[in-house]
Amino acid sequence: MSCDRFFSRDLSYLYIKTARASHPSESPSLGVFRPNPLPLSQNLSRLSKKLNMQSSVLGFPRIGKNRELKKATEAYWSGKIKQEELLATAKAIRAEHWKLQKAQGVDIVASNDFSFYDHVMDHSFMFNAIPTRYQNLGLSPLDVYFAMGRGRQEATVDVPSQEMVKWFDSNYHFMRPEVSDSTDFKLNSTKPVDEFNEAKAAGINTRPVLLGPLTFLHLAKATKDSKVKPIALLSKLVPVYVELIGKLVAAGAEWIQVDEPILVLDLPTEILEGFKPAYEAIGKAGAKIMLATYFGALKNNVEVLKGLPVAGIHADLVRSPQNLDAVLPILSKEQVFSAGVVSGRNIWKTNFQKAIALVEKAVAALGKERVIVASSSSILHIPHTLESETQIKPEIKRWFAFATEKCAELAVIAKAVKEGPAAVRAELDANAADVKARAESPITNVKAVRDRQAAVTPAMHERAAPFETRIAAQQEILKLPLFPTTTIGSFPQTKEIRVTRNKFTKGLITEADYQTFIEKEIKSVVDFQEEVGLDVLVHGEPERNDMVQYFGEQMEGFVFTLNGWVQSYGSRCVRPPIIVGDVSRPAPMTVKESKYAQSVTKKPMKGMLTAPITILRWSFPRDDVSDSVQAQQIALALRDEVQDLEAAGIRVIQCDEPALREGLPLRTEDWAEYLKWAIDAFRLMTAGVKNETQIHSHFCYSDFNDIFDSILRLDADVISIENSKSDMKLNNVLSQYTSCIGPGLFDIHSPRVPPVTEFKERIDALLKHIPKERLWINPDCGLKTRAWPETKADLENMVAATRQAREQYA
Ligand code: MET
Ligand SMILES: [Zn+2]
Repeated sequence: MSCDRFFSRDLSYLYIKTARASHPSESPSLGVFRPNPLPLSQNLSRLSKKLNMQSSVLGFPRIGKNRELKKATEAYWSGKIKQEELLATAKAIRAEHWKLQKAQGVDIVASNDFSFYDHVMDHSFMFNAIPTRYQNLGLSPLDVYFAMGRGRQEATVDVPSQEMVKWFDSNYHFMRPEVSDSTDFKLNSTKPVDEFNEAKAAGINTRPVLLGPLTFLHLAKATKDSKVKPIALLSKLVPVYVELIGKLVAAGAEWIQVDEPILVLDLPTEILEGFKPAYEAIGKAGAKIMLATYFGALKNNVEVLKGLPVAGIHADLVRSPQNLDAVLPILSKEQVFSAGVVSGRNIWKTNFQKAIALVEKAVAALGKERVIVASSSSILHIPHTLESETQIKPEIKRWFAFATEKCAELAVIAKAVKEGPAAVRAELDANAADVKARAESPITNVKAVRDRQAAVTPAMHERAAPFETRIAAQQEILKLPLFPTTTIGSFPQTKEIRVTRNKFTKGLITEADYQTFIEKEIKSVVDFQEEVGLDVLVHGEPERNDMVQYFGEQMEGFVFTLNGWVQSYGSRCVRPPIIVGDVSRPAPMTVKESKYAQSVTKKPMKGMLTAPITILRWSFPRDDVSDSVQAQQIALALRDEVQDLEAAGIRVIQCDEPALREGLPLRTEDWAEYLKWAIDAFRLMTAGVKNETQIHSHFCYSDFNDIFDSILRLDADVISIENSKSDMKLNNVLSQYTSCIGPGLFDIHSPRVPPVTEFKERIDALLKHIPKERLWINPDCGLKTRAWPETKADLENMVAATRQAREQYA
């Protein structure tokens, strides 16, 4: 049921202003709205006197110390609280975060970094880039906004959400803006102004942050019915920025942070050429613009920054210390440099000595008045505070700094440069001791692990024989029918499973009782698969909380947080494991369950493992050794697991690598190197088995078209790959795949059950691209989020269609 009728419509947090409702006196025209009395240069010199080694945070996590925002938002969605309560919670969270940052000593604090769902979507909404499907649904503005983020299904309304896309190479996801020739860009909400005023009322003068117009349009796509290139709309969009910045200036904002993270990507000329006209217009709006880039190296893109009428430039010196040498020479005499020396992306304590050296280099070139000490990016990507992590051993905890602690670090670094090291001697000494302790800790350098890495040979990455030989040997043993059917691993994680696992974790039931429970679950999932008539069975993964955490908890080198949540998308948060040391596997991790599952069926049981890149990408990685070294350590640990499964009689082993695609570097010139070590890690994990053992791999969550040749290079015997949602768009590359392949036949995210005819049509379509002896039949991904009734119906229909196909194509 819709709860809209309960909401008062005059709450203006996400205030939609219709064209007619706007006051004539408020309607701005380009460049004349609230003209700034001083020319920019004068503004800057006035400002320069005030600036002296200030510290700055580009944006703070929004979800709240204990995920208060998530809880309130979900309560609102389910009708448990009203809009007023949600807005009040959000307001309290913002105030708390501003005060917290100030209390830690941060000078420049952002506003408008808050979002109910996603900051990119906030801009779509604010600029009136609201696709027509969300309009005229009779929803409140806030519900229109949420419908864009999560879709809306009820009796009279059925709209899907906007497309969700990964935010650069982070684990945050944004909603992709949609624009067309008819998008009527205008100021649709006053969110940045409202939040600026809100902070001001709380006594805090903030620097509002906006996503820049080039980034907004580069990340946007044209609506289905429009052929427009989003960048062609730049001249229509920029006046809205000018109007908005004018309003912020009128409210008292002096500086505005405008984020253009796309400057670390390979960019087409038309995007690069847009910077000059856009910022020439924006520069006249009366504010001092801090143009912020982050997440990587600017490289040649630095050229477009030269001569832009902005008051400052921010660059990420954590991801790319070279940015310092790139940016310093292009700054004009008055421009300020914001040095991003404290990571917004990882949880490691900043090495003060290194950070201070970078800042001092900037100061030597520019003077203290023109340097700001900043977080490398928004610190959105880090958990709120280390304070709650009471269970992490103190000797490891001292290596970490979460969001709150990063704020304090910024203040110390700024003070060290401003007043000299003596002013913060105790902090510097403590930091140096922590850094040293980590470097010297036995867990960061385990001889056995390093020796094993040194002994890795090229031959360890090669299967004994080529695919054709292997598949024949496998078929001898497995005797699978044409079009073998299987699933991807997990079966519905019922409430009973989760409750029992929790009880076990809390010590409320014995290990023996838990084991009995898990075996009962496995047995019933195996029986179910036999009844449905699947060919290669799985044990269902009832013992796993999460496909990465489950393995991390059983390996050396990982630690886990109690409350280290970070926003993944919307209200969804994840709690990534932290890789703290060299990784190894003290004992088998999955053998007991797989062996038991195999013991209760004559059909082949598929062992189920998460592969190295996915474990690495879905954790916080170390920053003291490279990703490739970490991936190799994980691969060696998993290699042992693969061989133990084989020794235990498991003939088919699936190694899930859904994050392979998302690990791709931001710049294409870096792809080859990444793919080399990532593929090597997979091969190191899997290549030690006999020809008779069948290696499967699984891919989902991304569009794999552009790395399909790399998937081939994994040399797996069978791959399953998400396909159904993408309108079977993989079909064209499928024919290139030379091993067996199971493109997903149904979308596991939807409760909809495709009829047998639809399954059969999909199989027919796939057979146009894939030779029949190589086609496998399976869903898109694991079934753990589904309920049993639809799972049963889906699989029954899938098997029925397969049987028809077998008759037809035998
Ligand atoms: C995100 S991929 C998930 C694969 C895993 N084996 C599962 O079935 O849940
Ligand atoms: Zn999957």
